[in-house]
Amino acid sequence: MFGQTLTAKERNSVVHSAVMVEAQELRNVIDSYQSKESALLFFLLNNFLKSHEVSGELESGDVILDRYIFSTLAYQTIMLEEDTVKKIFDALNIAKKILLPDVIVFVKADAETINSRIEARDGTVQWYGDAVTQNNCVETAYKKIFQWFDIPIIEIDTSEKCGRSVEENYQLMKDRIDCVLSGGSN
Ligand SMILES: Nc1ncnc2c1ncn2[C@@H]1O[C@H](COP(=O)(O)OP(=O)(O)OP(=O)(O)O)[C@@H](O)[C@H]1O
Ligand SMILES: Cc1cn([C@H]2C[C@H](O)[C@@H](COP(=O)(O)O)O2)c(=O)[nH]c1=O
Repeated sequence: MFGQTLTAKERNSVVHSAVMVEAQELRNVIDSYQSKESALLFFLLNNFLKSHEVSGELESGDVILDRYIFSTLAYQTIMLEEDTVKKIFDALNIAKKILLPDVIVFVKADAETINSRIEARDGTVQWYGDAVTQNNCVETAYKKIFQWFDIPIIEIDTSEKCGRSVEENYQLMKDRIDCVLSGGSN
């Protein structure tokens, strides 16, 4: 989340998808190529382009971004190995070159919940997304790469076993974002 407080300016916040509008169709090629390297370059470039786009919008309000560089790094540490991704991260000086958010909201769920939600979708399982999530512990990968940054993390567990509704999770998320951005602890 980029900006100041969420509830104070909620009506003034814009939600972005991490992939540029112009690149949405190109994404279908990533789906069909099944190349880890192409996926890395595609998402990385989109993350940098989105960083640039969001930088120009912050004057007029908050920005909430659905996925960003953190997803690219986490998923790629699984697909291409941690060492390879860390080398690219350091060589490109990513932490200094990309716009970073005030807070990361890490929305997670246990394996059982993830699998039942993927099943409840339209039936397609992305090789670079859903399949990676189903066969690996993406949470561990995220926690590893979060250590490469100094950004407050808000963790929201949406697992069925927690018994919270979508609305309750949303409220919890907003309360915790406000708390962190107003100087409290996460
Ligand atoms: N208690 C809950 N809290 C949050 N989400 C819930 C809950 N129960 C069901 N859901 C559902 O989980 C789904 C989350 O799906 P969504 O596709 O947004 O996940 P995602 O992690 O953003 O997936 P993607 O891999 O596409 O980024 C939504 O359909 C939402 O309604
Ligand atoms: C936007 C974006 C996505 N990814 C990867 C990791 C995700 O599991 C899949 C699917 O994303 P979506 O939420 O369904 O759009 O794509 C990524 O690695 N980096 C990104 O920036």
